[in-house]
Amino acid sequence: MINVALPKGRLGKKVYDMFEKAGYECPAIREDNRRLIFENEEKGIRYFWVKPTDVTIYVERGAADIGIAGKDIILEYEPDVFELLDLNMGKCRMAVAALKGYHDNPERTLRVASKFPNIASNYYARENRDIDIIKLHGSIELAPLVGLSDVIVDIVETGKTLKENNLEVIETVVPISARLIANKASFRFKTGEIEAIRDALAEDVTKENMKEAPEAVKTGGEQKGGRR
Ligand SMILES: Nc1ncnc2c1ncn2[C@@H]1O[C@H](COP(=O)(O)OP(=O)(O)OP(=O)(O)O)[C@@H](O)[C@H]1O
Ligand SMILES: O=P(O)(O)OC[C@H]1O[C@H](OP(=O)(O)OP(=O)(O)O)[C@H](O)[C@@H]1O
Repeated sequence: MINVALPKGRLGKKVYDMFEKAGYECPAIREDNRRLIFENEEKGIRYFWVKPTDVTIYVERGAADIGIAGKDIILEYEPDVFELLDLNMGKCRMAVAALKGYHDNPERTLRVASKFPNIASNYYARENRDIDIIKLHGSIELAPLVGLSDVIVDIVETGKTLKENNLEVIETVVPISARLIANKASFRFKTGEIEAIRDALAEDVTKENMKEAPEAVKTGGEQKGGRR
């Protein structure tokens, strides 16, 4: 039996769709209920619904053998897990943003609001910039609007939230997509089963890539969302 931590929220249904397409269906998961565990004994698969930020915790500690987490969560918490596959979905980017027309004063400590203090600190450490991190849990874009911070480090997908709040991207920190991760011991002891899931998912990812950019995929050229 393989235990899978699925992220609730914006990735959840799309991720389950991929597992279903790959042959690991569990019809009860589509029912309208509040259950958190779903099992298909015949397929040897059990799903848990987990808060997206907790997926890496379940997998790192072995409560789940595998899971799906955004690269943002992996970079932020740096869990000791294997990253097996880029699912090429849940795509967005981590970016620094500020009020339109904002001018930085490099002599001053920069006030940075973020849900991702580790990613933000690492980024500014590479830039040799002193910062004061203000950890928030949501509505990050509000911080520069009300003078709580100079800039934010946050996820940008369509750019709508920034635009509607008179903010703009200053720099992209890193592109983000959803990743299949595995517990290290599980991968050692259940290699065959986990690789079978990874390969079935990978087949679907390749098909989707072909639809998106056939020539690039065929030539191995500008393939989107490759593993980093
Ligand atoms: N516009 C977006 N905003 C946030 N995350 C996004 C976006 N687009 C794609 N993602 C990806 O989806 C993942 C899950 O996002 P979701 O908003 O469901 O979780 P969360 O941020 O933990 O939610 P919560 O609002 O409960 O804190 C993120 O970790 C990220 O990798
Ligand atoms: O570029 P966009 O398509 O506008 O998406 C980006 C926004 O979505 C996320 O917020 P979320 O909806 O998760 O809300 P919260 O973090 O404020 O709770 C993220 O933190 C940005 O605010």
